[in-house]
Amino acid sequence: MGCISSKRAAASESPCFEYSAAVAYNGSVVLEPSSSSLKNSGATTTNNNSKINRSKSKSKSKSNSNSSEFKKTNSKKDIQHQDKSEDRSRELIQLKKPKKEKEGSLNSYNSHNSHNGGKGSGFSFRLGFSNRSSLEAEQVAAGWPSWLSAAAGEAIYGWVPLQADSYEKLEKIGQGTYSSVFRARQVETGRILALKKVRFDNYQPESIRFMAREIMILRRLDHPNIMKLEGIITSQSSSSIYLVFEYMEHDLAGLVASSDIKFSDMQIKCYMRQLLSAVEHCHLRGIMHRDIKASNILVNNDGILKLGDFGLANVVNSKNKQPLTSRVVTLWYRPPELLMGATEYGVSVDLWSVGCVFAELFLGKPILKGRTEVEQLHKIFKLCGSPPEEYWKASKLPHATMFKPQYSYESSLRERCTEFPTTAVDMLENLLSVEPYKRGTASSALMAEYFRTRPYACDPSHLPKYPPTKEMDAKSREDSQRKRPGIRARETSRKPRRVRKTLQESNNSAKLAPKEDEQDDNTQSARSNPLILRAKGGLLRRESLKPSFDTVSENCELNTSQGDSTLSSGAQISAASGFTWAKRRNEDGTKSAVSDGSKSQFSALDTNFAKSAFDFTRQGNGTSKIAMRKLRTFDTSELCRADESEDTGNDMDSIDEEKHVIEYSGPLFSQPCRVDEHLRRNESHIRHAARRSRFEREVEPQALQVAL
Ligand SMILES: Nc1ncnc2c1ncn2[C@@H]1O[C@H](COP(=O)(O)OP(=O)(O)OP(=O)(O)O)[C@@H](O)[C@H]1O
Repeated sequence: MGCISSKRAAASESPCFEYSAAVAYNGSVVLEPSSSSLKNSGATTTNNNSKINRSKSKSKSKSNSNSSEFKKTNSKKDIQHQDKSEDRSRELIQLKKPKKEKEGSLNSYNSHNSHNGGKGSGFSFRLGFSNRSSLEAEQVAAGWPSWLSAAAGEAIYGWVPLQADSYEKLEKIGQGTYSSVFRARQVETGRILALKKVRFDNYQPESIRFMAREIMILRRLDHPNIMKLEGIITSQSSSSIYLVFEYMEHDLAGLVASSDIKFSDMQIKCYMRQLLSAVEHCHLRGIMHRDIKASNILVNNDGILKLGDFGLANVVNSKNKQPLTSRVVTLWYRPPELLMGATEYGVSVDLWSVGCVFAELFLGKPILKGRTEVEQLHKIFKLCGSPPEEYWKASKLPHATMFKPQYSYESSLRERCTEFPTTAVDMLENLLSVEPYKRGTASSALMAEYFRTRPYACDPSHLPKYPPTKEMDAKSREDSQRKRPGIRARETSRKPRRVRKTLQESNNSAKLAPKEDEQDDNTQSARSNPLILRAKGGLLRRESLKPSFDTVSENCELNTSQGDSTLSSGAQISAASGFTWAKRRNEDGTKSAVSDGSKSQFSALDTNFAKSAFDFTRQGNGTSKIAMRKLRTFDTSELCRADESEDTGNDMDSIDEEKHVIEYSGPLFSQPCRVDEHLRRNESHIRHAARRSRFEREVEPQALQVAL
């Protein structure tokens, strides 16, 4: 009931409003997929839920009495196959809404759009249930945990959970902010799948609802270039959730970081066509992804690319202008309007990120690697040019005045991309337009000259087959290289994966200091920064580094520690999960270096960050400063390496040598017109800190040896 009432109040609150809209949309679109989407999904996936639903609708279930009860409570009229033909019977089979509901569904959606979400449009009405508790009871009877049904009944509507013991969990293959991803084998069929264990605190309905949003959005999308959610593993007694996906051998971050791989023009075109098709599908369905980056773009051995990780995705709602958070999209892929604090934006944020990925495919490394938000924006202006005076005059972006550079920058994109084909630079220039409306759409990009000139995109099946390559593998490779004696980290050929994560997380950390660094000079608010408090307490809750979605004020507090402790080694899992845990390790009999590597990276990151014990101190001019008390533990050399090719200059004079105080690069400008100077100082401070750190690491151990 809590959810219903919060939805009633949702006319003025974005999260629940959008949630409701998604449900209604879900009702009219996902539950009744178009024939084209059926075709798509049928060609590529087999939905395990559909199997279960189908078998349950055909006969009394042998094994799961809960599920048969679920079936019973929904009359035959309510449950039907999407199609009777043999082909279609393999499709996702969903519960069909009662007729009345069906007719009303679009109206319901529209009424939400027209800001009428509160009027008698409670969830139970729309889904045709007499009341919410009856839905919950049915879902629990179907095997769902009650906490999940209570907080996110909409997301699992019409599905039954998959059984954990039907899967054999293999090694860990990915580590995200909110999740760990495992390779797994379906016991019955031997099929290899990916299981994404989502971390959340199941005592916090809010965090469950965030996860539910990802599920609902995934269910709403159906395209060969978008990761299809095949089902959810959980049980009544379980406190965890695994999302089941098709297994993909690679992600683009891993491929790009591999020194053996250099994409040809036709391969890049092939990837870009698939990526843009995925993005087009999302946008046409009213979804913005808000976290497009190389590591969220998966590729399988058939050359098929799929966009994944919809954890930050949201529903576009052009009519209802609820403010959205600007703290989405990973820093290097984040468009300028978000860096300047936009809370009204649309799908064009994704096109900027697509532009960044496009350039990365050519360059073999990310194109805009800022260390802080202010530096990111500076790099953007240097590359893409700063917008004209009229833009600044008309801009309502919260931080536009602060970020306006003193002098305007000309675009240097063409000079930077001399080796790209001309048509590629033309498309890139559009995608990387500082002004969002100039970016065009995914559909217009797909029609760009670039795709119509030779060499044409190759067929995905003609793409080379690579050994499994993930962002995580790239990080592990880099780690082991770094650990080899005599090899200095800076000598590694391709580095930025781990560096990037470190950068992003530390940046985000700083940035998530609830914008006091950007908005005011109030030390009090800086002190109340949850991240700082956590760092002081020696515990960094990683989830907080990834922004919550929906509204600016919304805060998603998820607890990571549980996920880390149960999944750290990749070699064990709590018995409660019910998984058949693979005793066998890697093919060569060794323990998975990948999972270990990942764990150590994350632990190191957390500890380093916590140890560095940042502390804000107030400056007379209102500038926030961070005292880096333990500069040595903060691996700033990584920051420097990530960008050393561009760094010159030697301005060290404003570093407080005595206290190791470094001016924080956050955009606390007392005088907006001095932004350029501030940026220069910021860069030189970071360089100096990095040099100092490197010097101390290289010189001090020797000194120590001598002393011993
Ligand atoms: N279906 C899949 N098959 C193979 N690997 C996958 C699959 N899904 C995800 N991965 C791997 O796991 C990593 C993390 O997954 P994902 O991005 O979904 O998690 P996340 O917690 O949302 O991550 P992030 O914080 O980076 O956004 C991916 O970068 C990818 O390498």
